[in-house]
Amino acid sequence: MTVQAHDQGPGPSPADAWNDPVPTAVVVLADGSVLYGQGIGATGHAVGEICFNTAMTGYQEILTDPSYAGQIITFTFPHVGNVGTNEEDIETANLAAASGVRGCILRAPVTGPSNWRATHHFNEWLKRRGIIGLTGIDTRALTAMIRDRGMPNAVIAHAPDGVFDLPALKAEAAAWPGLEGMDLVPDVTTAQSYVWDETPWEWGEGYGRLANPSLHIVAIDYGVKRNILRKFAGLGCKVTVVPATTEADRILEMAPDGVFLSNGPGDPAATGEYAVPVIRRLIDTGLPVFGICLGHQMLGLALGATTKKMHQGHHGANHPVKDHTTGKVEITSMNHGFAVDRESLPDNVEETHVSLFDGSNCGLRLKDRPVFSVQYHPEASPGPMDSHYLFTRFVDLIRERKGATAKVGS
Ligand SMILES: NC(=O)CC[C@H](N)C(=O)O
Repeated sequence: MTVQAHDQGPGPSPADAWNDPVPTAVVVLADGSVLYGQGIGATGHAVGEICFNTAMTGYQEILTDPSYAGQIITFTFPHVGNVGTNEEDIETANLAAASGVRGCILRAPVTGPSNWRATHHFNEWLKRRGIIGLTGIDTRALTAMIRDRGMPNAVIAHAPDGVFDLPALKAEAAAWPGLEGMDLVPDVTTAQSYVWDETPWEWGEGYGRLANPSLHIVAIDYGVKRNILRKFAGLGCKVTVVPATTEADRILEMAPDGVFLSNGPGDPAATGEYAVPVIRRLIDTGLPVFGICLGHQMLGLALGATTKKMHQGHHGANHPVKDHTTGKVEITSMNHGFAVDRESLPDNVEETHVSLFDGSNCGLRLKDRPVFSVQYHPEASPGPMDSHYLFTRFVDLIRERKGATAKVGS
């Protein structure tokens, strides 16, 4: 489909959507309250936890981040969808998986795509990915409510004829058990191992291919994002992506130089049941290990810490994090609703990063091993201080260890 700048595309025109008296979509909270809006994207209904995301750009990346499985996102930025969508900015690595996010809640009606990279209207794209959305919601009020009371469970429903069975939707929202205790990794992890060799996007070039890898990393896929894998490939690493339940022996047979624990959805404690024993085994071998987000939380669990559910979580692209090792503050991208409890870190684990927003743990390091992790998305962090050094730090640890092993062997 070709689209023109300012083409309204399918769906209500902005003027109609603001004034249309007939709601075609609703959000029904677990407490029974109902928000009415105009439906976009897929029709039907879906249940999940509502969180707010404060990023001003990157809605396509956010809506394809598998870590949002089980969640409905309300964007605090009012204009979402206006630069359309393209085939390049998808973060989901496992395209066979169902879309992670359950729905999106927006302030303003979506205008036609105005961007040279756009290939599809946002409305069409949401439909194709099975994501239900609604516009015309007072997202400031909803966000203020979440800040006061925490992230609510809810049902989002879209029916073009405007007919809703509200009692049934209320009952479904109230009956949903919530994310605590929920392992959603099986929904998004890859079914089979594969090799990743695509490198980061560059002006005029697009994505590249890694020609001569010098290192081999195994990435355990709990819901991995493409740009994380591209970062490794860009640093000369061949990446073998393996399913979340892969045994440690199987990983060691692949002779990796290091192991990466990916981001992913759900409650880390639930996923940790099968992931933690594998991670412990890998650490015992002395291999360098690096974790991001869910990977960070599960590394924390493997090292003896505990995780807990947060009140409103961190979802956005402007979260200040202090790195104790450099003394610098980074502006980071984040998406998490659980956190490693900093009070629970054992003595042999050092806290390396802390959130300057609420003092929660954002990074750790095992003191006597090449093992570390962060709670944010270094590959997506904007701001004056570049977080990409964490990838380099991991690769440097691998090279150091390889050098040491080579010396011992020579
Ligand atoms: N981005 C992530 O990997 C999220 C981790 C975890 N599902 C959480 O919500 O805290």
